[in-house]
Amino acid sequence: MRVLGIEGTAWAASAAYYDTATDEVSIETDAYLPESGGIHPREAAEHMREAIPAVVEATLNEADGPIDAVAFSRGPGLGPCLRIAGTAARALAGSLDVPLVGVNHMLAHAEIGRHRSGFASPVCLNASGANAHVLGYTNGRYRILGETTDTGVGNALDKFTRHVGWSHPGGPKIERAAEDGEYVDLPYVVTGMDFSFSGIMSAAKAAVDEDIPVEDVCFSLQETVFGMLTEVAERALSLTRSSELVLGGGVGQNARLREMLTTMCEERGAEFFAPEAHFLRDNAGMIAVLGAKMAVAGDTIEIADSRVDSGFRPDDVPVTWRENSGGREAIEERQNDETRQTGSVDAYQGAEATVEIAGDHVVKRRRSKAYRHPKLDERLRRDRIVQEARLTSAARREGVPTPVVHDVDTHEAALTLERVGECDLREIVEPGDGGHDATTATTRGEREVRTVAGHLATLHAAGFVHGDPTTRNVRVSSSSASGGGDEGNDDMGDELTYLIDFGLGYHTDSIEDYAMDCHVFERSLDGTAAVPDPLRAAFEEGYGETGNPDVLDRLREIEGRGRYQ
Ligand SMILES: C[C@@H](O)[C@H](NC(=O)OP(=O)(O)OC[C@H]1O[C@@H](n2cnc3c(N)ncnc32)[C@H](O)[C@@H]1O)C(=O)O
Ligand SMILES: Nc1ncnc2c1ncn2[C@@H]1O[C@H](COP(=O)(O)OP(=O)(O)OP(=O)(O)O)[C@@H](O)[C@H]1O
Ligand SMILES: [Fe+2]
Repeated sequence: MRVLGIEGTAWAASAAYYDTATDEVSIETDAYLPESGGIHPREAAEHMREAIPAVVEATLNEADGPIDAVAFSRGPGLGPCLRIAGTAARALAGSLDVPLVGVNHMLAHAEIGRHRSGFASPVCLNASGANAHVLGYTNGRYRILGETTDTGVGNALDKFTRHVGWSHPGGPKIERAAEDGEYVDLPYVVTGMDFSFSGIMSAAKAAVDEDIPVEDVCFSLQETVFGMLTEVAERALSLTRSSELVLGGGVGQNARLREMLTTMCEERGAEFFAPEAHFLRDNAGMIAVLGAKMAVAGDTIEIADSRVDSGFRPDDVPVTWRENSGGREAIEERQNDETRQTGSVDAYQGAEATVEIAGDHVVKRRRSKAYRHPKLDERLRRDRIVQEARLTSAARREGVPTPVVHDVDTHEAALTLERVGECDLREIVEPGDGGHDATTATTRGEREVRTVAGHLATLHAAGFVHGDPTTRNVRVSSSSASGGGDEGNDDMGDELTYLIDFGLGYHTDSIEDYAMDCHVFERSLDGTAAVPDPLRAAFEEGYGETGNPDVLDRLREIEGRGRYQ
């Protein structure tokens, strides 16, 4: 299969030729560089109009055989650019009389890493200009495990450099300036698996305005922003129990980001792969490679259905080119033993902490992370241990079952807690490898999830959020887990469903924050449950019973929100 790929979402007017027989990719790119400021959509579209014909022609000249399909980026991206590249792709497919393939640009960023690494089912961190998210694959779809709640990571960096008067793109300039910088504190914002950049960027701009040396701010921006991305990538590895990570997107060209991800993966015994720079930044090679996989699977589109979609989300794509569960099953197989032991082993390694179980106590130590700057590391570990102790107790006072806090050691970043529950909720809801089928898992899960919803509603009514409510951070007693659904026994069920791990919680009176808390939990269901839909429904039903209806309305709004411009 020989595929011609066309990329034109924003700055890169690019064409590529890919032959599955040789696995060779040749790419021709003509970059748009704004004369001043950031990317102007109209100028970028004008660039596409001028540059696409030439890069396509150069690529066709390179091709040493007939083309079997034309693939193009359908979105996300800038509408005016997408339309021009889309028109070119349709015209070419028509004139060559070959099928057309519409590729999701963000899945192309993710799949090129999987393709080049040979990993079966990696977690993917996409760090690009207009986007920042972590993807995992389950049940025929890529799921967004965590993402930015405001701008893309590259755009955030570019806005900062514009403020200090540097030309576009800003990322490489920050990287250079950071070489001479020293650490200063900036806001660090990770909630659950999501993160945001606007607060950091305002603080960074204010810092240079207050005459803090710009290289110190650049250094600290990298430490903070990439530290957040690395933390979320690690959480995703832990949540999905994957031991493979790939990187995608233009910001992936940054050596410090790759260094952090390498260190994080080394520490947890995972494998990390970053494609070559020409496959990280926008390029048509990744479009041609994914386009070929889709074409082989028969996933082509009619010209009439090939409209571009500037808000095209990666989780909107039914994945046709991967075996439905191959990769994930392989991973589960490998890690089955570890899973089965979770309730009984005496030491447990979470994403952040080591949990040692000693009789009816557990000692939780937030480990130092070698990928993080030592000052940032110390600050995060201390703040989180204090916050975890406070909110674990506060939740208990509100009647939500949590472990009793026996001791707090801020120097060691250690907590001694009561040991609670017999397994994590994820073991109840995940695909049936523990002797239960998907239906049983769903029924048991629904009851637990409804209880969790009630607990979150209670926390929110008391004015705080959990911050990281995942199926890993709910402990369930086996008597509750295996009960026959005795509706008359609700109180007992409540007592046996505990929330743990409050380190990312905080006080807030914002409906948005409460809804995000719910969103984080629902997404963790999507990422871990065998059959997520009935569990989501049970969650919303449960929250509706005692919670504020405005939070559920906001939750639906969040779910419908496309975050790409
Ligand atoms: C939708 C699509 O148009 C968009 N593509 C995109 O943003 O281009 P990409 O090539 O993936 O990333 C460009 C970004 O990557 C940043 N960048 C490039 N080199 C960098 C470096 N060494 N360090 C940090 N950032 C860097 C640039 O500053 C710019 O913000 C996307 O994937 O979000
Ligand atoms: N009080 C407790 N009683 C029983 N088990 C516990 C307790 N606290 C933690 N655990 C077990 O240890 C695991 C990790 O704990 P915790 O979530 O607090 O750490 P973490 O490093 O933040 O993990 P993650 O990031 O994966 O959520 C839990 O999923 C649970 O299985
Ligand atoms: Fe991109």
